[in-house]
Parts: sequence; structure tokens; C-alpha cells
Amino acid sequence: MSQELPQELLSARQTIDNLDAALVHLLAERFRCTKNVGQIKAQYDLPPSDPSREEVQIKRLRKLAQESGLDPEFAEKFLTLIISEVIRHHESLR
Ligand SMILES: C=C(O[C@@H]1C=C(C(=O)O)C=C[C@H]1O)C(=O)O
Repeated sequence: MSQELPQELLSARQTIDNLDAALVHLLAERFRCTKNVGQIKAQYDLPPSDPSREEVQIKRLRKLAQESGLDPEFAEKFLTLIISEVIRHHESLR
């Protein structure tokens, strides 16, 4: 039995699709930038990871999440996932 979906649901989904596209574009730009950082680190023989910088970023992101109504635990997990992928890329550039 097929039923037409309410317009407000379709409209909300359109917004979700636009936001997902923006997220992909933002992530692509971030990885483009961190690739450059990885090349600089390899050139200057700097280590792929920088735990003290990560600590500052996580603290900052948790605060931003809190202020904008996003779960800080989720924000930390998300950033940690991205950073671990970046470090993997940096290791491969050495
Ligand atoms: C991008 C860097 O390299 C690593 C990745 C980070 C990131 O993705 O934000 C942060 C710190 C480093 O562990 C950096 O040192 O700035």
C-alpha cells in the first residue's frame, strides 16, 4: 500500500540532503588542507601526530558542541575519527 509522504517530511529531507552535501564538501576541504600539512611535516621531518594540538582541538570542539546543542561526546568521537584518518595519511607520506 503506497501512501504519499507529507510535504513537510520531504522538505526536511531536502534540507538534510543539502546539509550532507555541505558536510562532504567541508570534509573534502579539510582533508585537502591536512594533506598539505602532512607534506610540510614530511619535509621538516616532524611527527605525523601532535597530541598536544589534538587536546586543544578536542577541548575547543567540545565547548562549541555544548554551546550549539550538539552532544560533546559525539563531537569528540567524530573529531577523533577524522584525526586518526589524517594521521594515517601523514604516516603514508613519510
Ligand atoms: C593536521 C595536523 O596533524 C594531525 C592531525 C590533526 C587534525 O586532523 O586536526 C591534528 C593534529 C595532528 O595529530 C596538525 O598537526 O596540525
